[in-house]
Amino acid sequence: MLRSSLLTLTRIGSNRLMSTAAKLTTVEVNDKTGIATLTMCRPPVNGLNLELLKDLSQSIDEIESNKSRGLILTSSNPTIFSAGLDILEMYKPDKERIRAFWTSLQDVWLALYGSSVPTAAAINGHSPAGGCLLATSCEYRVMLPKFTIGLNETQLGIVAPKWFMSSFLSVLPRRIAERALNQGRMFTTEEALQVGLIDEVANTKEEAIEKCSAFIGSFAKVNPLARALTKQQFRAADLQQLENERVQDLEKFLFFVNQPAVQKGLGLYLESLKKKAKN
Ligand SMILES: CCCCC/C=C\C/C=C\C=C\CC(=O)SCCNC(=O)CCNC(=O)[C@H](O)C(C)(C)COP(=O)(O)OP(=O)(O)OC[C@H]1O[C@@H](n2cnc3c(N)ncnc32)[C@H](O)[C@@H]1OP(=O)(O)O
Repeated sequence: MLRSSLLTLTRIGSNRLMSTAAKLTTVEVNDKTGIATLTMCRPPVNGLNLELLKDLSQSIDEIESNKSRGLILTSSNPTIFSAGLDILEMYKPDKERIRAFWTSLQDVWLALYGSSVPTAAAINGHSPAGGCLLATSCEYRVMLPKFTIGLNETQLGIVAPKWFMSSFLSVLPRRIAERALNQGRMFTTEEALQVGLIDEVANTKEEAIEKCSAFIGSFAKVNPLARALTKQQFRAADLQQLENERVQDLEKFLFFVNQPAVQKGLGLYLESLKKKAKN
């Protein structure tokens, strides 16, 4: 398979490390537990661009087909889980590339939210917008203190699509989810724990991974097929909705993102991020 030819396989202690040629993600399988840790490593902020999304898709497929016992998603950056979608993909976009970009984001969501293996996110840094989408697509979340997480799209003048809302709603009560989305609210770790957006707090990345592993280990005595089919039944309606509306969803996104007012807003937001970075 093409994917195999892109992979290098290294052994670190009892762990197998698979990394893509471009190294935007690595997959490390713990030989003792059989759990795969999928790490995003795209400096400076794990912005989800086309290449990172394609890598994520390939890595998730790899983990599914290797029959790993579970998947833990994390980041190699010590303060940022993911800054969400790379705004440069949406600002003054290239026509073909932006189509591939959104389609890849749909692929990642379908693969992660619909994954047959147990999934958990070790959120070791800030996790706005698309970062929060990835985290809420997993079944369990452990976050480090003093970071933020949330769907802040309305703060940027953009609208979170229905399937972003589905992930959010699979974690939060409807009333809290609706208000947070309308406000574009970012939750601190402590607030996220209080509302149930995350499940646990850990003091270090290692501890977060241990807690994620313990969650995945809690299924050890459950029949894997029964567990996977039960999870998929819970998520089937959300997944089917995007499968049915993929093309319309892409066209809606393209129409929306190409509006002059949206482009202006994205330009100003990028400028403000760059100014902040200089100060
Ligand atoms: C009904 C119809 C519906 C149809 C659907 C329509 C539209 C939906 C469309 C889009 C949905 C989008 C979801 C998203 O994910 S949008 C992205 C949202 N992300 C953010 O708002 C995060 C912004 N970033 C930050 O808050 C901080 O950078 C962060 C807290 C992550 C890190 O802070 P830190 O201080 O460590 O680092 P910075 O100095 O701020 O940044 C370093 C460097 O990185 C650049 N950068 C940061 N975030 C992004 C990004 N998301 N995209 C691109 N670039 C980013 C930043 O500009 C700095 O660059 P430089 O100055 O060093 O060049």
